[in-house]
Amino acid sequence: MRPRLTFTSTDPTLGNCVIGAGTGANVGDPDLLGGTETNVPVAQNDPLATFDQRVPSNGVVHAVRGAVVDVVFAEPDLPPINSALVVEWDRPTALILEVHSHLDQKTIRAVAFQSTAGLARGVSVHSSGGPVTVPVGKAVLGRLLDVVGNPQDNGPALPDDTPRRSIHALPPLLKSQTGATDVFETGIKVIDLLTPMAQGGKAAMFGGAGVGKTVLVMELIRAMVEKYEGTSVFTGVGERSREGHELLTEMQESGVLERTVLVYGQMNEPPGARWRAPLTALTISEYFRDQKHKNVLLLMDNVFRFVQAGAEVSSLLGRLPSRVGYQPTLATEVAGLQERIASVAGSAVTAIQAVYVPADDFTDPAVTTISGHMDCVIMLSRAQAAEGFYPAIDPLGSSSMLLNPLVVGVDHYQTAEAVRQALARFRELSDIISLLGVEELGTADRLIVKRARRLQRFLTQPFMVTEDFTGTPGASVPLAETLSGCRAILDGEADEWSESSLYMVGTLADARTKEAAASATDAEAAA
Ligand SMILES: Nc1ncnc2c1ncn2[C@@H]1O[C@H](COP(=O)(O)OP(=O)(O)OP(=O)(O)O)[C@@H](O)[C@H]1O
Repeated sequence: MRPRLTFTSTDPTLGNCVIGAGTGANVGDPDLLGGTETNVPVAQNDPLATFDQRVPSNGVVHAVRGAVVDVVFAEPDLPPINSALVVEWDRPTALILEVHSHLDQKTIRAVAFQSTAGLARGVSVHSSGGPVTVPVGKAVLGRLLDVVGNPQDNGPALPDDTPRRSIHALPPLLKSQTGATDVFETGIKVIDLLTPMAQGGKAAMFGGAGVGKTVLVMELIRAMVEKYEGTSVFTGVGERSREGHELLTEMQESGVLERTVLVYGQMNEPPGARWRAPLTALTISEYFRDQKHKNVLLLMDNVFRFVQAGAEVSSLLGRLPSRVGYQPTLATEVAGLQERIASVAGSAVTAIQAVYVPADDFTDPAVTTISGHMDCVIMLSRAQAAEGFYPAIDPLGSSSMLLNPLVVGVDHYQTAEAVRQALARFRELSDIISLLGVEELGTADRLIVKRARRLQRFLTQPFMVTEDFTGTPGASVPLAETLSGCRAILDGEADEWSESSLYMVGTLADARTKEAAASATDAEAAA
């Protein structure tokens, strides 16, 4: 067995934080995992195999530049890249650094995971002898953790025997990965119809500021976490703390918190925390996938902030920026995260991610790099949000690999294609309509416009998470109802209904009731 290194901190407050000898090599090793978990081989290589063989060394802080700290060691045996260092200061909070470059024979440059305010030159630093590790296992269920796994929910400390895992690991071997083909019904009409999501797949919501990414992710959480019989891991990256607390409270109220782990690296935290929080969440997900053989639902809001934190760290580390000012390692960093989100035989990791699109520019390098990894790309459009068509999903810009007759069936595929064609033709004609008016169109085009406008409205939907401020009760619609509703509209059943009857309703039957009520009111008014 590999020798086990224990690091004793002089700081009693460090209790439950990162330090430790756990590495990717320890995966599946019951001794190093605390001896309580099943020893099941996992499909992971070990990039850090030699980590825990090294003797921890001492150093002193040489320079502090925001989140980047240079440390000088007495002996040239420097801690390896990605090692965790612990600052020995007399503060109540621990300060963990991660080694990113060796500047010379005695100096390393590291990124801080917590605020470096108050840190001065000459403060002692201790190498932990291993990478940053985070607690995993049953004890973290129902808890809100920070980037290094410290509980942030005012709850009790995690038990001492909580297993830990390195935040760095390679994705499962290609041969052990499984594809995603099982459709996951969300109850959101436009998603189920045009961009079906897969169990074990990766889906992302792309949109500029304020077009409804967070609302959509929250609705999906609500729709899926309750149905999902696995574990859910939510990561808040660089978003508002208020949103994080709202989610925590909502999960507590709906009783799903005990199956959920929340990991936050929010916008008030240093770039190191925002950059590594997704890896912490991923590590916890991998544990449930590999050791407990559970299906995992991994939710991230917002992956763009992970890229942005990487860019901040990169410039502080002194690297030259690349395209549009992003870090030169953009593609590697995104791939390092996304490739680890993988399903293996028997355990699926389903990922749903929100991605901010800076200045609504969908050609932004961060956006294009992230979208390349997705099975299902949901684009949110500002034009739709401006018209009040929520969820503001662009039906023509969004796509899913699952929308294939072999996966969803011929019926679903044909209905989706017919809806897309009607909406595409309507978009083509919209310039003519605004210049000349709809009356100038031919009979066939006028009919298409009529039905497309009704479809557009039918694909809006009241959400349960927006009930409080819209006053409309939320609706979840089964896929069969969505398909039959769209087919009926395409066949002309709603041609004579008022458009508003189809706006913000659930099923077509609800729209019919709304239409009947509106007609009755009109008749009453006329009388
Ligand atoms: N489905 C919806 N129904 C009604 N209103 C909505 C819906 N989705 C979004 N909105 C409105 O848009 C606002 C912004 O939504 P949200 O916070 O989800 O946007 P965002 O894209 O996450 O923004 P940011 O990038 O600033 O985080 C909401 O406060 C709400 O008023």
